[in-house]
Amino acid sequence: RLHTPAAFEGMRKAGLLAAQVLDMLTHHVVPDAVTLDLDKLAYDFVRAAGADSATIFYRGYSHSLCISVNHVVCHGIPSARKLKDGDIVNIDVTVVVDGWHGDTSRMYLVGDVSLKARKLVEVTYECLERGIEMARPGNTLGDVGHAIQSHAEKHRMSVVRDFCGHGLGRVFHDAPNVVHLGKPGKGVLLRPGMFFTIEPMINLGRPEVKLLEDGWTAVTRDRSLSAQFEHSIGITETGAEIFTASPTGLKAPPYA
Ligand SMILES: CCc1ccsc1-c1ccc(O)c(O)c1
Ligand SMILES: [Mn+2]
Ligand SMILES: [Mn+2]
Ligand SMILES: [Mn+2]
Repeated sequence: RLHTPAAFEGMRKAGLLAAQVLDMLTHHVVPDAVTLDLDKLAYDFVRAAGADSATIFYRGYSHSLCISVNHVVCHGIPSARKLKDGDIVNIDVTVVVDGWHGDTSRMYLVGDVSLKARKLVEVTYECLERGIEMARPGNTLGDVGHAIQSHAEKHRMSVVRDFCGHGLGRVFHDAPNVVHLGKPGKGVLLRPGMFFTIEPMINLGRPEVKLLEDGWTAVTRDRSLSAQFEHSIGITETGAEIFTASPTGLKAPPYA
């Protein structure tokens, strides 16, 4: 589907609120923070804005956030678990504003994080940046995937294959599937009006993932650290608009 200028306006509002949730959480992601408390902070913030969380009641999920710590790749469930010094944490939020979806995630560093973990977080953000740079009319999703994969593998890190980015708009998930690997010139041709997320998951070790008993939590099979960043973007005549950019300029940690 190719969206209209009015659709861009709707996605800007949804993307802004999603980014504001992650901004708001920044100073709460500290040692001894309880992930269920972070989820409540997000829920209350979204409700106060008169908006909804796309993830509540989505396929039986019942939280506003996914909170994925260390070797958790994605879909970590908020719990009574406390964050601890040295943790790296992905917080993923999807809000619905007047029917439009804003889906974004960022990494947060808890206390003092190891150099290797900080390098993973930095490379993962750069993978998202390079993927977005390739997202322009006339390029393909293979160009986007290739940019992500080559950057990660240049740093001897690996790209998770089991989860992808996705089209979105008035629905949470739509075509196209955005695989974070690819070959230049291959795959779906990008055209103005396309809306999708790019959400690369990068591992320090092997790419393989396994699901925990809870049926949601995905972890690295080799228990290596994993990081993820996600933006919702719209393809414009000249490139891409990032709907979920932080209004206060926060990009990758350490956040000032
Ligand atoms: C918890 C939300 C959820 C449930 C099944 S897949 C999924 C999910 C989580 C984060 C996302 O960015 C996404 O696109 C989907
Ligand atoms: Mn997300
Ligand atoms: Mn997503
Ligand atoms: Mn992780």
